[in-house]
Amino acid sequence: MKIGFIGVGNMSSAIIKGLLAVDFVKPADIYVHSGTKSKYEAFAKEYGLTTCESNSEVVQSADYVMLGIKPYILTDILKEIKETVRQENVILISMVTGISLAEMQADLENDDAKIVRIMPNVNVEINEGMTALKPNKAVKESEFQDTVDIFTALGQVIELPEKDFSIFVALAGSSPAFIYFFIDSLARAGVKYGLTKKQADQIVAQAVLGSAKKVLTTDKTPFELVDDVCSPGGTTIAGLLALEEAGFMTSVVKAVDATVQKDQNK
Ligand SMILES: NC(=O)C1=CN([C@@H]2O[C@H](COP(=O)(O)OP(=O)(O)OC[C@H]3O[C@@H](n4cnc5c(N)ncnc54)[C@H](OP(=O)(O)O)[C@@H]3O)[C@@H](O)[C@H]2O)C=CC1
Ligand SMILES: O=C(O)[C@@H]1CCC=N1
Repeated sequence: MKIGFIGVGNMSSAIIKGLLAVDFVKPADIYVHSGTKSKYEAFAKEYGLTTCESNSEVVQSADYVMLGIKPYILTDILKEIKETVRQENVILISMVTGISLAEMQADLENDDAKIVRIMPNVNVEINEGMTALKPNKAVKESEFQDTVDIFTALGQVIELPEKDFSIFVALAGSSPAFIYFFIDSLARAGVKYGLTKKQADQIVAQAVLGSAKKVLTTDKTPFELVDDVCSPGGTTIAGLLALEEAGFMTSVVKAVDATVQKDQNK
C-alpha cells in the first residue's frame, strides 16, 4: 500500500511516525508534499520517505492520500488536485476539521471522488490514538477496510456519522490538549508543595494512565470509581468538593461547548 500526505505538520507527522513504528508500510512507500519544500524535504530525509514536487504528484503516486492541511486552505488544494483525482483511482482521507464529505465533493466537482473523513488525535504517534471514520458512498468496502486497518494500527477506531464529528473533535481530537493541561496543572500543584516538576509530571502522568486503564477495563462507571477512592471523612472527598466548588465539571463542559462551536463555524 502506498500512502501519501498533502501537508506534513503536527498531525500528519504523528500518523507517519506511528505507521513506521509498527512497520505498517515501508518508509519509501510514504509520499509527502507540503507548503515549504525545506521542511518536508528535511522530514522525508530523516525518515526515509519519498518526496513529491506537488500535491498532484502525491495523488498520482499513492493509493491513499491524507489531507493534513488547515481548513482554510482545503478548498484551494482540492481545486488544485481535482483533475488528477479524476484520473487516478485514489482514496482521499481528510483529517480536516469542520469540512463535510459533501463540501469536499463540491470543491472537487466530483460526486464519484472517493473520500473518507477522519478525525484522529496526536496519540497515533505512540499507537494509542482514537480515530473516527466516515466514508462517502463512492468508497468501496475493501477500500474503507484498508483505511480502518491503517488507523487500527495506530490505536482505537470508531465509525461515526458526520453529525457526531464535532463532539468527537472535542472528546478525542482536541482533548489531548485538555488532558495535558490537566496533567500540567496537577503537577504544578505538586511543585507548590516542593516536588520537582519532573517528579510531579511523572507521578501525575502515571496516575492518569492508570485511571484511564481502569476505566477501560472495569464494568464500573467513572462515578462509581470516584466513590471507591473517596474514603469517608478522607482526603479525596475534601479535594473533590473543592474541585467542584471551583466549577470543575462546568469548566470541562464549557471547553467542549467552545470546541464544538468552533468546529461548526469553520
Ligand atoms: N494537530 C492535531 O492534534 C490535530 C489536527 N487535526 C487537523 O489536521 C489538519 C492539520 O493540522 P496540523 O497538522 O495540526 O497543522 P500544521 O499547521 O501542523 O500543518 C499544516 C500542514 O499544511 C501544510 N501546507 C500549507 N500549505 C500547503 C499547501 N499549499 N500544499 C500542501 N501543504 C500545505 C503545511 O506545510 P509547511 O509547514 O511545510 O508550510 C503543514 O505541513 C487540520 O485540519 C487540523 O484541524 C485533526 C486532529 C488533530
Ligand atoms: O485545534 C485544532 O483545530 C485541531 C483539531 C483537533 C486538534 N487540533
